[in-house]
Amino acid sequence: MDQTTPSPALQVERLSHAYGQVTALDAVELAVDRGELLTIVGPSGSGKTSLLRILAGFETPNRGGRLRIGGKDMLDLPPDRRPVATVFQHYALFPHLSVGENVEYGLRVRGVSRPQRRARAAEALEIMRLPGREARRIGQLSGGERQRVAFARALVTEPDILLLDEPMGALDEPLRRALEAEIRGLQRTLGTTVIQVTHGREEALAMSDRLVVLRAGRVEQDATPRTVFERPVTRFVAGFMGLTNQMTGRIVSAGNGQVSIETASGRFDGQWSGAAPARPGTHGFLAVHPEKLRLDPDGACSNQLEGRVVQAFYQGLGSRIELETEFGVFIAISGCNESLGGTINRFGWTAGDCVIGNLDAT
Ligand SMILES: Nc1ncnc2c1ncn2[C@@H]1O[C@H](COP(=O)(O)OP(=O)(O)OP(=O)(O)O)[C@@H](O)[C@H]1O
Repeated sequence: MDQTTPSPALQVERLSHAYGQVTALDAVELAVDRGELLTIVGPSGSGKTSLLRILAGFETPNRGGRLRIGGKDMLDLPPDRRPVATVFQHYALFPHLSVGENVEYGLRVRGVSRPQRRARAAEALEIMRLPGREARRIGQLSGGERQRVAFARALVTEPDILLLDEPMGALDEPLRRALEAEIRGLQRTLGTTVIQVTHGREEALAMSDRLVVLRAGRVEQDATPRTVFERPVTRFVAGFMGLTNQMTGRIVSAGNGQVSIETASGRFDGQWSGAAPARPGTHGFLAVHPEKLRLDPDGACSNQLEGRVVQAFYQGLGSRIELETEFGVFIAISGCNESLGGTINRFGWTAGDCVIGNLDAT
């Protein structure tokens, strides 16, 4: 490596792990830059927690691979010798210790002197907007405050990398939003590299510099949130990002990023989103987000279909409408709240509002 180029904060190479016969991670490759906020998403069982536990040192990969942090090999080091700190969904605070003792804990095991521990814990609590709470018992704090103590306890050791495992999973919506902003602020002001796992799609899109989508232990896409949302490389990623209205067909033309697929019901146009160039004649998928369907399609909607309204749910600002089409059920979010049950509707969407990609192997 070029001596002048600083090594990435974290490098994972061909990391594989199994629990008995169950493959949890399959040749995962990952590089995270210093100061980056990377979010790992994926369905339940895709390997997110396993990956985070291996990074933290709580699990050792048993099918090979490499892990380097700041250019140094980590796999032989125990958790407390790695420059990382983890915040879990369920706080993992010591209930019998005070707030101050909880925050100081990581420094105590590292042999830091008492006055220094005190000063650094006070500083971390200040950053987490809990100044002067050292003497409180954990049981006297709200869920949001406990999670902020957990963050203070992680930050006090000045980790190079902060690992967050669903840190907001147990919090309600307003607290989530507040903590989201706090994490983003911390990451920017302290320059800490953050790697988090979350189930919240909006949270992942809003907070992250980069998203990694895991599927069955493999990295399916690794890109900016915008790219993953607007250019999902596979049908799976499209569905995971909420582009749940999908059809399949044969790719018939390709050029300038515009592609068409031929289906039993005619031709549909969209933006190419595959990782490799489009190849006419191969199988492809088209995916479009429910918000992009228009129930009164005009000339701009080169893609049009007919559907019978099977369900319509009132949602306050509009309705969620399920339309039975020859490609299965399509969902539209409509601004109108009238009852549409049983009616046949022609609906459509523009080529710019949908993506077309290679059909997954599975
Ligand atoms: N201790 C374990 N023993 C056996 N199998 C395990 C163990 N931990 C995880 N697994 C399996 O490994 C796979 C990956 O699990 P992992 O917990 O990493 O997924 P995840 O993406 O974090 O899931 P979730 O979103 O549900 O937390 C799953 O098939 C899971 O059942």
